[in-house]
Amino acid sequence: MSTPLVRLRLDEATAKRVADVLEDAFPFGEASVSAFETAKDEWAVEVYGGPDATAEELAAALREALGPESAGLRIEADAIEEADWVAKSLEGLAPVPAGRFVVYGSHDRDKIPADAIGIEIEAALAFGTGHHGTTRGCLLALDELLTERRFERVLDLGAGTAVLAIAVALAQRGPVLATDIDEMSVQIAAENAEANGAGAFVEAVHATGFDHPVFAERGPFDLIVANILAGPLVELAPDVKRHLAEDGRVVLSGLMTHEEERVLDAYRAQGLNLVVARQLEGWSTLVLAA
Ligand SMILES: C[S@@+](CC[C@H](N)C(=O)[O-])C[C@H]1O[C@@H](n2cnc3c(N)ncnc32)[C@H](O)[C@@H]1O
Repeated sequence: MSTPLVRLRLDEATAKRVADVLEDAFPFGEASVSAFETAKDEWAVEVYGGPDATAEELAAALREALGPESAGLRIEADAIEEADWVAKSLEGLAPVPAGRFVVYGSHDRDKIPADAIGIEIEAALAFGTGHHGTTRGCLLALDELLTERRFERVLDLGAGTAVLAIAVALAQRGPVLATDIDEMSVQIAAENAEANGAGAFVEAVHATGFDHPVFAERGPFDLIVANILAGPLVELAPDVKRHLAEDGRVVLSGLMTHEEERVLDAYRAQGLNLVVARQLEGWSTLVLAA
């Protein structure tokens, strides 16, 4: 399977303006748009489409959305094979610091400060290398929450590489349940936990829904972190609330900034309220409290 990607390289002001236009033009589910700095004074806007469109069709839709402005822009269309996805995002990227955590590839092992909590993640078929704004947003939120208190029962829902589960496990030296609907991610999560010395703390489980008995067995959770997408996060709101302990905290990411209100409404309806929101590269991370 492949994902169509269209990339534009721009200056900062144009990138932000173009990203706004494209976010309005491509409603959630059709594509996801992000604008970010690639190097000093160089910006990119990336648009990832769903698997049903080709990169050329996505590029044509993008030109139409931008109108005459598209004429002067360099537009690259590409299709990312699933197997290349994480490897591509790791290419040439440096270790990612986020609060006390640093996520890095093995080639940078000797560059990690002694006082940091290093999380070594290799390119694989699971999402979560730390380079994405959503993962980084979650790590920053977790860093702050774990400074305030200890969370005994922790759930990483949609664990991917288990980068977040490993971060919590290493910071607290305590258990974390890491689940994913994708079987291969679960296997990679378990391997990563082991490789990072968190194998005894991280329990990686393949669970396609909250009807899996492990949630009732390990919960209710004092902390639930879910970096998924706005649509599933909205649908999961009642389940998340049901498995959250009294005075629990929830960290949500994977939503674009313009989707914040929609997601918040779903969680407010469950009695969960916003504590803090952080925006990185067009993505939002929300911390909610019961
Ligand atoms: C964006 S990745 C996040 C990975 C990692 N937690 C991070 O922050 O980098 C989302 C992950 O959630 C999984 N996922 C998607 N929908 C899910 C659901 N309803 N329940 C559990 N996992 C889900 C995907 O398979 C994928 O591995």
